[in-house]
Amino acid sequence: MTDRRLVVAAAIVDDLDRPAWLLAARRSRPAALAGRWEFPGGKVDPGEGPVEALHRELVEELGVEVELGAELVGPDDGAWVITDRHVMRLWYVRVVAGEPRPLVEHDELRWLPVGESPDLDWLEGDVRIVDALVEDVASLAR
Ligand SMILES: Nc1nc2c([nH]c(=O)n2[C@H]2C[C@H](O)[C@@H](COP(=O)(O)OP(=O)(O)OP(=O)(O)O)O2)c(=O)[nH]1
Repeated sequence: MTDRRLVVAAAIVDDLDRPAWLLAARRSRPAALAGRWEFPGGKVDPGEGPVEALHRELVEELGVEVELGAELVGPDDGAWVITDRHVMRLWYVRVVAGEPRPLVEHDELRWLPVGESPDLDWLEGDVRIVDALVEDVASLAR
């Protein structure tokens, strides 16, 4: 766990209090991951804070500025192990400036109704996170 590289990512939603829509992104590279869906984000650089890295990645990848909401805390020391080399932290975010576009790393973006477990080909490590997110959103609505 400790030697895994930290990845930060965003569950981009239409509304932080009552999310109805979630933005999923389809990877275009590397070849091994191309065509699979994920939460936009990326690796935290040395010397960079996780939240700072998340803002940087969302500007680079989608051209948007965001407001952060709650973190979706995971079971692996508060984070989510996603591969044998990466552990991810994920925050709900809302776009406050710009229109999300697949600028680099993605070739398609899709808004999904977050109430239904979205039937997309997610990266393997994301599947349980998507399930947890659907459950979390359902609990917010109760
Ligand atoms: N961004 C992101 N990466 C994920 C998710 N799920 C998952 O397994 N990963 C994996 C894919 C990659 O192996 C790794 C993140 O790498 P990345 O390629 O997004 O990082 P980066 O933007 O900093 O890219 P680079 O500068 O290293 O090329 O984590 C996810 O939901 N979002």
